[in-house]
Amino acid sequence: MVNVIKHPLITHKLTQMRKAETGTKDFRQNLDEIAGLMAYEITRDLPLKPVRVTTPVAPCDTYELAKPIILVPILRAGLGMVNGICTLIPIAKVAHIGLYRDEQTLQPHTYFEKYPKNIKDATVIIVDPMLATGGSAIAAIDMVKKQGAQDIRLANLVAAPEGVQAVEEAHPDVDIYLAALDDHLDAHGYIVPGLGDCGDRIFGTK
Ligand SMILES: O=P(O)(O)OC[C@H]1O[C@H](OP(=O)(O)OP(=O)(O)O)[C@H](O)[C@@H]1O
Ligand SMILES: O=c1cc[nH]c(=O)[nH]1
Ligand SMILES: [Mg+2]
Repeated sequence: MVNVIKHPLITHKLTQMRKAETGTKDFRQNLDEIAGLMAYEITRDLPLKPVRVTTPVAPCDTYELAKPIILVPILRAGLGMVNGICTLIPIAKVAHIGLYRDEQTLQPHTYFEKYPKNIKDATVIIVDPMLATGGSAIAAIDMVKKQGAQDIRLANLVAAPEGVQAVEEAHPDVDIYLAALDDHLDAHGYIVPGLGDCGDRIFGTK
């Protein structure tokens, strides 16, 4: 399932990010805010379990989250979505997957991975602002599945149709959440119109 999250605040903030003249500070802040807004939708159907608590007045039969939540940012750019989501889900644990895309071959290369213990029982949310060819997302999903993850969601800010199709073919069990589905990839594997190199714009490295 692909879910393009439509919300005027998300659209407005993404427009600021797309502008070539937007600097590091505003780019980062808008990404942080959009990630928080997306988290609301990504978690809409999380399972709950019944619990009995005692309020200052009386016992109360209510619900709390049934499963742990593990956020998995794909380094580097995925780090830009962590704070916004953790503000909404402070109990989330955070795994890290280090991947970079070779600029010539567009193939992903792994350089780091670190996971919390309970990944098998958790809802795993992989985050990366850009879904271009889909190579990085497919590799990250392969990696968390190898760790035993079963309930996996993928959250991207901007995607190309080519990347969405590749992820859907490789991992049909993974739901994809987007803020925007753009037009196509250019010859260098950049999303058009996209927003440029997200990692470099977040961290000011170009
Ligand atoms: O769908 P794909 O074709 O794999 O491309 C998308 C990947 O490329 C970018 O990362 P990059 O390799 O530039 O690393 P960075 O985040 O460290 O800048 C982006 O953040 C994704 O991880
Ligand atoms: O458009 C793109 C494609 C891959 N990575 C980016 O940061 N931007
Ligand atoms: Mg980059």
